[in-house]
Amino acid sequence: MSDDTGDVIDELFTVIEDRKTNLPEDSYTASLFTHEKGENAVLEKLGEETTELILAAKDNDTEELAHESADIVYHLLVLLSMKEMDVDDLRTELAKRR
Ligand SMILES: N=c1c2ncn([C@@H]3O[C@H](COP(=O)(O)OP(=O)(O)OP(=O)(O)O)[C@@H](O)[C@H]3O)c2ncn1[C@@H]1O[C@H](COP(=O)(O)O)[C@@H](O)[C@H]1O
Repeated sequence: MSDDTGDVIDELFTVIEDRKTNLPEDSYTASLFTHEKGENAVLEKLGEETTELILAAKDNDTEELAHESADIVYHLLVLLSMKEMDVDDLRTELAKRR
């Protein structure tokens, strides 16, 4: 893993938490926290991105697979933040399965 990608998930989660607190007008993340559909906005995105991920996998399109995986991880982190959870909750659950 290269140095500039090592902490990218922690950094992303910190940015998401910042957007949740400060709600800048030009932020897509903030728009998910204030969406009129509530949490359904991010849940719908996760559904859409998962379908796109499956199509990329079936096409053996690894570039698209990485793109859709990143979309899913981003929206998953937004969902965890919405539920007042932390990225460490995900780490803890994964570690329990070792
Ligand atoms: N990682 C992401 C990220 N991944 C996906 N998205 C957005 O999620 C949306 C995906 O919805 P769509 O699938 O409808 O969009 P799309 O581009 O047509 O989708 P694809 O075809 O690309 O799959 C797009 O608007 C993307 O911009 C993201 N928006 C923000 N981030 C991160 O969040 C940070 C803060 O962003 P803002 O909140 O916008 O300041 C950014 O610096 C990024 O690090």
